[in-house]
Amino acid sequence: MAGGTFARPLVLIGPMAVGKSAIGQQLAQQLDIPYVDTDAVVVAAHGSIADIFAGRGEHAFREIEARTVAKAIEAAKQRQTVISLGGGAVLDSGTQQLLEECTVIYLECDAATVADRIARNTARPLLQGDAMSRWEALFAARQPVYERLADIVMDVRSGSVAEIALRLEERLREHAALEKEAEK
Ligand SMILES: Nc1ncnc2c1ncn2[C@@H]1O[C@H](COP(=O)(O)OP(=O)(O)OP(=O)(O)O)[C@@H](O)[C@H]1O
Ligand SMILES: O=C(O)C1=C[C@@H](O)[C@@H](O)[C@H](O)C1
Ligand SMILES: [Mg+2]
Repeated sequence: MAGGTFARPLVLIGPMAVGKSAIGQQLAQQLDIPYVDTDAVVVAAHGSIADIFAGRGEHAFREIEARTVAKAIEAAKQRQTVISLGGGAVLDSGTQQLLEECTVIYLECDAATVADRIARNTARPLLQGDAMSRWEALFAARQPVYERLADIVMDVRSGSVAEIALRLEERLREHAALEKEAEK
């Protein structure tokens, strides 16, 4: 049923640590459709993100990331899939174009939502040093892009992963119903 209701690839975007991977995985499980985390695909093929940044630089990482995202979206057009992107993947103009064919879900939060999570995970190469002020600077720069690309904006400032995923499924059903109505 899920595949028929939400035919396009379901793509989660948003800043680092907002919950794209955790919520995406949960949503896919609920809908009983495949799940792909593009960061995990990059790591499986090329090693850790920290090592890619250190050894080959951010530019090389972005190229690998864009190719990975393109493949994931292409495959998801054949079989509906939930795809969680890395926080900066949306900066690529080719990726932005491909997202036009997807249902894009922007997970929206504030600094307080992610502060503890950022403090716990120190592996993110773009958050070395004062992690929270770096996160805030990246978020300020990217927020307009997230908002522009979003079909659905999901406030994730409260609730567990499981609660948010259920709310998101509900929003997807409403979104699909509105789209169907607009097609008539
Ligand atoms: N609503 C939530 N409540 C509690 N913990 C959460 C929630 N959402 C995510 N988390 C936890 O926060 C951490 C970061 O989440 P996750 O890895 O899903 O973020 P992300 O958006 O995929 O980040 P990145 O851009 O770095 O891939 C994980 O440990 C996850 O379990
Ligand atoms: O926000 C970003 O630019 C990043 C987020 C992570 O998901 C990884 O893709 C990587 O650490 C870069
Ligand atoms: Mg993730």
